[in-house]
Amino acid sequence: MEYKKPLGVDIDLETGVIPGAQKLVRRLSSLKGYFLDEKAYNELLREDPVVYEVYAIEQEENDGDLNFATTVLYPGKVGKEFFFTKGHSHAKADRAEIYYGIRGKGGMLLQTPEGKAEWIPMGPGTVVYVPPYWAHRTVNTGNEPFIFLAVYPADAGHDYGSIAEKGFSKIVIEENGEVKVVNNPRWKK
Ligand SMILES: O=C(CO)[C@@H](O)[C@H](O)[C@H](O)COP(=O)(O)O
Ligand SMILES: [Fe+2]
Repeated sequence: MEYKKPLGVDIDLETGVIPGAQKLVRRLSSLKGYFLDEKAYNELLREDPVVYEVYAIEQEENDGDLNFATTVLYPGKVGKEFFFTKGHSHAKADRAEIYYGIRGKGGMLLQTPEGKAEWIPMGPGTVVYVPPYWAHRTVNTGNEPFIFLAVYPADAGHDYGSIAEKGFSKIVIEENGEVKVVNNPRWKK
């Protein structure tokens, strides 16, 4: 039997960087069609800000193995809507996941395939259990980077299709200086 070598890495808790990880950058232009306010989206597109970065250490897609990644989700809004990650379910939909809050303020929107949504607020130290089958998206509701760690099965994969097309049944907005989780007016089942 050939054994893999164990690994220990120190996450930079200020920046979210994992040394040696693969870096992925998502700018606003890669989130076309995701935000409600198209006018605000197009205006901000001139700057095309980085919305989030992911630092991932991933294994081959083997049953039983684990991947982990930090996400650095920057503060910002498109119209009233706070910056968020694309959101996905897992390609193997029954694969669960654990998130752990490191820095900043935000939360997770989760949704069943039938469109029942839940909001879980997150800060440093919050653990979120993402059960099998729930699509998930994180949202930065603060004014500094929202950074968290995710641990997920190596064979989970990502399925962006349904969320890209339909979004979540709830959206997270700022109204009168308050964070509100409200029904998505564009949501159809
Ligand atoms: O849930 C996972 C992995 O299963 C996270 O590592 C996200 O992949 C990351 O937060 C970016 O979000 P997405 O663009 O993938 O939705
Ligand atoms: Fe995931």
